Amino acid sequence: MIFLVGPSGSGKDSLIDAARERLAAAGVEIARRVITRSAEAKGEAAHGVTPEQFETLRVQGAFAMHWHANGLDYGIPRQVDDWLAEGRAVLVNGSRAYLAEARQRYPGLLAVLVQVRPQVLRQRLVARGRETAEEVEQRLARSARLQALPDPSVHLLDNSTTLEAAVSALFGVLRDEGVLPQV
Ligand SMILES: Nc1ncnc2c1ncn2[C@@H]1O[C@H](COP(=O)(O)OP(=O)(O)O)[C@@H](O)[C@H]1O
Ligand SMILES: O=P(O)(O)OC[C@H]1O[C@H](OP(=O)(O)OP(=O)(O)O)[C@H](O)[C@@H]1O
Repeated sequence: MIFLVGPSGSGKDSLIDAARERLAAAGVEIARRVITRSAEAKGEAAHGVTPEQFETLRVQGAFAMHWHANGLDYGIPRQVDDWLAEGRAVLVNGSRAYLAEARQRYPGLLAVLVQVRPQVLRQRLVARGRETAEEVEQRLARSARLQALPDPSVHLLDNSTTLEAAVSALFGVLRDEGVLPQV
């Protein structure tokens, strides 16, 4: 279980997209999140549902993990447990606030924290144009709050420069941690 976390706007979705083909070629599965956000929301390879649909799925046991953040519900489909049972590596676009709980559920979890310099983060959230100015400020405030929780078991991955550099760094972590073979 590779749990990719980081502030909203740090580039988790972009990184996953940029690495998608190489991850697939390496046999790493990518979980498709279920989010109570409209399906047409920009830049989101996720399944958009209404809060009512989300609750129905949750009660049905459709999620291996789920959390609430930024006024939204996020669910990770139960399918990830089938992949793990088959011995496959699974990459999840996760949550910093949910990390401790995720680690309890998946003791071998590999946590990777995507970081960008604060001024870059603000620029990217504004440029992404998905949230209102107020929502951007709320996300920056949440990031500052969660930043105060250092965890030495988390691998830091800088995405302040190019996505290519961040993809290389991600594969470096996966090789160092034995998820992928050393080349
Ligand atoms: N290395 C990068 N260089 C330039 N822009 C980036 C980079 N990584 C992400 N972005 C842009 O920053 C914004 C936020 O990225 P996104 O992947 O949506 O972040 P997250 O999924 O962590 O919220 C997007 O508009 C994306 O295109
Ligand atoms: O506890 P946190 O680390 O703050 O994370 C809370 C949620 O916020 C992020 O999603 P967001 O709605 O921002 O989607 P995004 O990944 O597309 O930005 C992240 O992917 C988590 O699902």
